[in-house]
Amino acid sequence: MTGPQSLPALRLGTRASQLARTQSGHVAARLTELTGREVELVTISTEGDRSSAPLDQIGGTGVFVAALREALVADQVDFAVHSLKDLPTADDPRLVLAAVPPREDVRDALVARDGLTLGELPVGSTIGTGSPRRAAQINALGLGVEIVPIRGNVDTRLGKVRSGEVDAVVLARAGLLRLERADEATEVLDPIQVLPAPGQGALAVECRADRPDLITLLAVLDDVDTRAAVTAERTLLATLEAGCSAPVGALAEVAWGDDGDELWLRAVVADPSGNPSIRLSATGVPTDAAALGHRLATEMLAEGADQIMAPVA
Ligand SMILES: NCc1[nH]cc(CCC(=O)O)c1CC(=O)O
Repeated sequence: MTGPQSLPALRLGTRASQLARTQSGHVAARLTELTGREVELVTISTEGDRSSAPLDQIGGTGVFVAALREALVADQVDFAVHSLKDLPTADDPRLVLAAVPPREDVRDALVARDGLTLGELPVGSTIGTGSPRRAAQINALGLGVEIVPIRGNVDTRLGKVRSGEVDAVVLARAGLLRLERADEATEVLDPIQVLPAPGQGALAVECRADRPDLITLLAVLDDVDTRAAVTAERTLLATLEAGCSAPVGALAEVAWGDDGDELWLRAVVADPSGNPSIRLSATGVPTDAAALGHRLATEMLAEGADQIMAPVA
């Protein structure tokens, strides 16, 4: 072969966590497989990794993304891979979402002591999660369990079950699968009960807007159905004017309907203080995913979603 081998390796910016490095490694390997271009991982440390303070005190999940974006803008890396659910909904005009690769399992998973499921956890059991979305949806099931705020990477959170600090934790199944630890889950939570975060299980491949060469190259990683789904979920989140740490769950899926592909969107705004949640769904077409997200969010706002999300003092 000629050509590709003589080009310099592309620099992929990634967070330092094991999960981030693993998923970035998969993206790098796939890009090399499809284009012949070599890719090297460049680790960027973020505030979210350095601090163990609650996310809402250090700027929300956006802290995971900010340092990678700065490295892109400063031309220290050619492109970056993020967990899509950590990406703020506001666009950065200097950057482009060049690809959304095929999505991993979207669902949340329970990892409980002694192989227990949610329904088997005795009243008074503790479930560790720092996510208001997970806390509110689990509380809504009325199981009499107690939510304990915890943070940390996947390994740290799993360790809190093993050490007995909590009876269970809830995490994204995608993270467990990528780390080859999915067998530690004791129950996969059905989205009928617990809807995942908008963008959960998906990755975002981002590069500078002034790099048309890269935008074209990275497009080979894009998956049309995943992009449509996350566009609907994220437009819903943006229209609700909710942040990444708001108690909002959303899941869009492409399905074959009578008139071709349909996009089905389900969403919940759950109330952490225990009041009834708002749970609605709508269908549209994948080619107009943003319109679907906007329409469902507008319906949820009409039902009082903004009241539920109003910051509690
Ligand atoms: N906010 C942290 C975060 N960002 C992405 C994932 C998991 C992988 C994914 O959803 O793509 C996680 C961990 C978790 O929620 O358990």
